[in-house]
Amino acid sequence: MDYRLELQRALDAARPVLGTGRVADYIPALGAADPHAFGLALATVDGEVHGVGDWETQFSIQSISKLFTLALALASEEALALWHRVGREPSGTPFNSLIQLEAEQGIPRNPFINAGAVVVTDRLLSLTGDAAGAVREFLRAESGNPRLDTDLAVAASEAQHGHRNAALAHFIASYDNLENPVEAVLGHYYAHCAIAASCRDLALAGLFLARHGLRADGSRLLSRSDAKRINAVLLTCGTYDAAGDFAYRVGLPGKSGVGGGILAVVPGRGTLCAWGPALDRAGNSVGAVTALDAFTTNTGWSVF
Ligand SMILES: NC(=O)CC[C@H](N)C(=O)O
Repeated sequence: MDYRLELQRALDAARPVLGTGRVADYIPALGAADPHAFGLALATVDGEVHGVGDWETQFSIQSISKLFTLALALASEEALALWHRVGREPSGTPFNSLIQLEAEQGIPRNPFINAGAVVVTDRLLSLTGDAAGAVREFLRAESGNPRLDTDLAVAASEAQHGHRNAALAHFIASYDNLENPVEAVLGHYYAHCAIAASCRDLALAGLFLARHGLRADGSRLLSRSDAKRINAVLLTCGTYDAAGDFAYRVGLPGKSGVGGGILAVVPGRGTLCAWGPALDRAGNSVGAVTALDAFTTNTGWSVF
């Protein structure tokens, strides 16, 4: 396959919809992003990396970080207990919804909605002493970009306007499903969501899931089985209440974030990361979904 040509065709497919949707502004520091920006990167398990558009521009990874917190928590031998504290079913509700938490007694539906990611961040904090630092160091190592870091202005902006996440975290704590103080857990949650990275960085950092659990240096992060399981949860829950539509259109495990990025995994082959800041109503990038849809439709690179 001519990777560059296929990436260009996917960009061309996305071009007409760029700017459609809304840039997230409930975190004010994200509101300044250019709705017409767009990048797409492909990294293969054979070591090829290609990109088109703004693929080397840094953006706020937001909920894409939830994929890495889950992987790092599961990589710990103590993490078996995690699945008692968070479920793995699609929520069918928005990523920041409070409704299910009461009905399900403080056990979030899955690790990729905010409530679930708060629980996973709490676990990772207990396991490592520095949850956001663990995510940052992992991303640096896998992407080969030592400058990758948290954007402190974005983290502060989210903390300042974080009433809903604070409500979720306190609610979870009221069911004794947090091990650490709410403020500490939220601080790490905001800090890993506010990491700035490019499509290139994220495509490289996600390759361990395409390599069935192996890191860039050849060491094993996850068992083959756990890598399969994370890909399964990404497919069913990674794009919130639009996961069904994403599976229908793109046919890949993927994780979106309100910064406009989507990281998708083609098991055994590689990863794709698309970015365009304007979002649909579920909080997924309109341009990124369109480009990934075109790429998998044109190339047949899907899990189906
Ligand atoms: N869907 C997202 O990307 C949401 C992440 C964001 N940090 C929040 O907690 O609201």
